[in-house]
Amino acid sequence: MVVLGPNRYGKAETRVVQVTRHGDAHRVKDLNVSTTLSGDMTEVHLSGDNSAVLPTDTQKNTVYAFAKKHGIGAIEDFALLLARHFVGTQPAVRHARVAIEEYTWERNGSNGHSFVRAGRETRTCVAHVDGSGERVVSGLRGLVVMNTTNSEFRGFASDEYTTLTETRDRILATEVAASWRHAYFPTYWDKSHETARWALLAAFADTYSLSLQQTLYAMGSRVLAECPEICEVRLSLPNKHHFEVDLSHFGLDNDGEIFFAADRPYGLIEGTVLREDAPDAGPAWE
Ligand SMILES: O=c1[nH]c(=O)c2[nH]c(=O)[nH]c2[nH]1
Repeated sequence: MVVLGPNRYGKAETRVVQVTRHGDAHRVKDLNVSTTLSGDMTEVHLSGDNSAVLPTDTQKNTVYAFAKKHGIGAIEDFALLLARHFVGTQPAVRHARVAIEEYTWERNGSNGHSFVRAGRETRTCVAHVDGSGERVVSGLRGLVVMNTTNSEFRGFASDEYTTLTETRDRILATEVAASWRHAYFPTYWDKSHETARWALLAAFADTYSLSLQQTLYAMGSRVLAECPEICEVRLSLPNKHHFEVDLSHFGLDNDGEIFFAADRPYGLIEGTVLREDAPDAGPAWE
């Protein structure tokens, strides 16, 4: 005897670009939207009855139609709009999850229509709408930062395999992936995102680091201090190691000037910082 377990379906990675034109002053929104629906979908799996299935093709079309009808503002607003629509209009759909990535374009030159992609930083959000309410996790990834001093790593545990030497001055570099959960929705998602991003950067710059773990906690704590609407922050920080190169073979000193930037392996430091009274997360992180 077998039974159908949890299931969901949707259209992954619908790429939508909106160009808004005010004369020659154009504005670009560039998104990657993934919609995922679940609910009363037993029959499609067991008997092939598709009557409850809103095609993934329709979900894709809805993304484009809503971009035109409602415009694309903050990605959280767009994600909630789509999720509410699917749950509100399809009787069989009990739960909608909409995940969006946003790629940022900056102006290139003095005209209003030339753009350059702004590095590899990506803004992210995931919105859930179901019978128990609405939940939003916002975030970013690809935010690459480096401190060229004010970082130590010493006093660590050791065993017969330990070769790492203690350091009182090293480069600390990472590529921040952060996501944060909201206790309540802010009035302006863009402002909230800007403040959280600023808090991450400020804490990274200001913390005299004894380990990347300690820096992670400082970064998460700063977001919670600056953003009352946020109740939980999750961080994934690869430790982008920089090794001082031994130049003594060439009769040269190396006093913290020439480094080898290794790309792998890398330490991967991950952690969550949350308020003690954070409300129940529900499906927010799924
Ligand atoms: O900040 C660090 N945390 C670690 O856990 C670790 N482990 C390591 O080898 N280097 C570092 N650096």
